[in-house]
Amino acid sequence: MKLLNESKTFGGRYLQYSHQSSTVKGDMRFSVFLPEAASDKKPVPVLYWLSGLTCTDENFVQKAGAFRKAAELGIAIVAPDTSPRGDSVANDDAYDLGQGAGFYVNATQAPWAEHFQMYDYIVKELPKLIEANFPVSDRRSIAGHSMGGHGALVIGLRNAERYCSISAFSPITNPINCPWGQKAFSAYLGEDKQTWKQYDACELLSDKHAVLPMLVDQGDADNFLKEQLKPTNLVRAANEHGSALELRMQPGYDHSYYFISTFIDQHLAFHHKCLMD
Ligand SMILES: N[C@@H](CCC(=O)N[C@@H](CS)C(=O)NCC(=O)O)C(=O)O
Repeated sequence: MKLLNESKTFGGRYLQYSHQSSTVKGDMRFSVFLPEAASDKKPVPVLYWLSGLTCTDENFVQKAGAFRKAAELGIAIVAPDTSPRGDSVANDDAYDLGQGAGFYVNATQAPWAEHFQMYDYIVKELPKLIEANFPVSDRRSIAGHSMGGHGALVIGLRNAERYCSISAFSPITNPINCPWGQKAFSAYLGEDKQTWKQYDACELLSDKHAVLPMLVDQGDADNFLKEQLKPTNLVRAANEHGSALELRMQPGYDHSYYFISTFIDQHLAFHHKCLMD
């Protein structure tokens, strides 16, 4: 691991690293917040944050204003990049495909399959690296925004034994039924739609009876709400099986980090409760 940046903040530390990932076969960046309380004798629980389209590991750490509350609660935060990057990594001119738009899936189609293995990177490689190198415990929760909200829901639902709770802001809840998801899944997974379902939160929820506590915040002034995000589909799927989903429609809020920063403390408190149970 190579340390790229380090700053003291709220008594703890902000750190940014790059490392050679065997899963995506290339360099990956991630940001970490470690509260002052974290030590080898007293490892702290971790919240993984997955960002949305066009983001790097830096959008959340610079814009969400999460560190004051995380410091107070004694929670570490890990924010990975949203895809592999570099000249030798496949890309597309559009903002919603390729670099910055990994969709947290394991691609099976050329030219994406070689590097775009973000599902395995987030579920397997990154937590192992974090737990081996930082004073954190194996109590994990997962959260994200938009494409990253989709990632958090899918990864949490498919790996309930590995996480304590899931939360999302403005998640793409039903990617197999929206333009962003259909475009990305066609490219990364191919045209057999059966293979898409393992990466669709609504499909996964319909399939499961007992899942983790889930908190979702959605602004009703979000431009992407009706065409791309479809939170009512998630509520319907959760209700079918009595899953523990709380969806909060937030009047007047849009899709931006102004919305996220307004409610991030509440998400941290929600995760803290589950992480400490
Ligand atoms: N603004 C973009 C859409 C991408 C977008 O809104 N990205 C969200 C995640 S889906 C984001 O967090 N952007 C970065 C930021 O606000 O810092 C466009 O329509 O071209």
